[in-house]
Amino acid sequence: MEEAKKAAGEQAADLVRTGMRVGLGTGSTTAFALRAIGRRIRESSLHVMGVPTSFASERLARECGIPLTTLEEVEALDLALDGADEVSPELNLIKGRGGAHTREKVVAAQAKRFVVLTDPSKDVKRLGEKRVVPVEVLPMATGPVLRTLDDVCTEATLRMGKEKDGPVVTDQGFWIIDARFEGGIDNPHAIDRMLRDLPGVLDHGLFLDMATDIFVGHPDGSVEHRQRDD
Ligand SMILES: O=C(CO)[C@H](O)[C@H](O)COP(=O)(O)O
Repeated sequence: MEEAKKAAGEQAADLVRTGMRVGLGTGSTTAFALRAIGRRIRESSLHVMGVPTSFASERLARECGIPLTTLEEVEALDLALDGADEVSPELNLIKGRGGAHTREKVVAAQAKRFVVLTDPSKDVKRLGEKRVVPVEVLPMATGPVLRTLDDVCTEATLRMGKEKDGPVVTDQGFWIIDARFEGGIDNPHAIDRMLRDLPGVLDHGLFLDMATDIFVGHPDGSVEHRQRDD
């Protein structure tokens, strides 16, 4: 899928124009867009400011030479570019494989256009069909949140580090519970509301009614552009 990711990332980078303030997403697909923006800054005097969505995208943006700003300094973003783990036919998403979904949601919510870069492996009929919904939680609230999730999803597990003992710690110092919904989620809006109302939950990986555009890269290098109707 590398060619597909590259095609989606590079085509989405072409949306960036001089003067724009751009949300810089996290993940391997968005990395192609960040590198392409960096090349245009070096080679064709593109002037942009980026707002990163994670320590990872901040580091990559610096490496690519993209000047950075914050949501304190700019009122709105012209564009946010980001990846996704699942995309439904309604253009709703699951994000957060990389644990960056909370900042990603804050940044996307400030953007006039939220452009999501994917490949065909991310398409699902129902959200939750293939991937878990990450729920970012205050460490001391992990027990109660796990017990509540046990009643509403198939399986809820605390995400553990790979080359680190203990739980994955997010950029905010929180932990992540991965909620699996076998067969997909019947009513994503109800799950969204329920998760947002749980004490100790910072945010979760369901991105509903947010994406304005999806760029789906294909392995032959072509890119399919889907747009929200309303
Ligand atoms: O939500 C994310 C990180 O929290 C990523 O955008 C999502 O996981 C897609 O990543 P990739 O492009 O590497 O498949």
